[in-house]
Amino acid sequence: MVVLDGVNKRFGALHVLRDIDLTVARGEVVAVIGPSGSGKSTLCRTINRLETIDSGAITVDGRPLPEEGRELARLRAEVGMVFQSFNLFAHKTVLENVTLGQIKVRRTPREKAERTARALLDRVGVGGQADKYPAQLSGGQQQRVAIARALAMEPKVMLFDEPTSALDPEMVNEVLEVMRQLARDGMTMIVVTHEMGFARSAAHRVVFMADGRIVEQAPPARFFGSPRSERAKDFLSKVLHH
Ligand SMILES: Nc1ncnc2c1ncn2[C@@H]1O[C@H](COP(=O)(O)OP(=O)(O)OP(=O)(O)O)[C@@H](O)[C@H]1O
Repeated sequence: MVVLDGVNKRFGALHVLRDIDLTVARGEVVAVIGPSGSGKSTLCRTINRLETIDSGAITVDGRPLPEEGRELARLRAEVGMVFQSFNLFAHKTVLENVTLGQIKVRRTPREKAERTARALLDRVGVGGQADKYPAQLSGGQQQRVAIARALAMEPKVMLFDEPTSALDPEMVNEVLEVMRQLARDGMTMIVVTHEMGFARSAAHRVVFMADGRIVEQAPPARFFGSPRSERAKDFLSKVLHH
């Protein structure tokens, strides 16, 4: 469903992604973890073309990434993305934030878009906030709205780039719980995260990156139980407290 084949990416002299091969199956939940600066966000951003690649190929459902224009807008709709910093439109209500893509990109009639949006806002637990503006919501609520907004486009895959890193600790779980539910519903998900508990309990596979490479990948029980590479052992000894 999502396939990266020999992907390389440089920022000037910095070789950020090195020969990345990764296949994510339909319904699979992949947690991408690793030290800061290892290329996790960049990997995520290449999949919906927020970053171009220097070599290699990326396909979603067998189709290569379009260069630009309407095709790119369609791809971005198919590949939902949730960022660290919610990125909601401040001057639009919660409901408008969720309906905007459906109306503009999908050409869905407003009434239908609003019905879908309200159902999605209910699903992520912020149904009562539809007429508020983002600034009136907590960070956790805003991030759940951002998830609903991505879901409104009926994506084939959801990318999460450190979705809880900007949240106060007490709001982390409410967002992770929405993500867990999505995973249980069978959504294909690629999740860049520092939340080892989530990677351990919700992911089907952990992809460990260091210095732009996928160093190791395995089901969470194997990865956390007996990491094979020195890099992974070192990383886990720093991030796990026991
Ligand atoms: N637009 C850019 N221009 C130049 N360098 C960049 C750009 N984006 C990222 N980098 C660099 O590429 C490297 C990988 O960054 P990336 O954000 O992908 O890492 P990461 O593993 O997600 O890190 P973190 O966990 O800290 O978010 C870093 O050294 C970063 O400074």
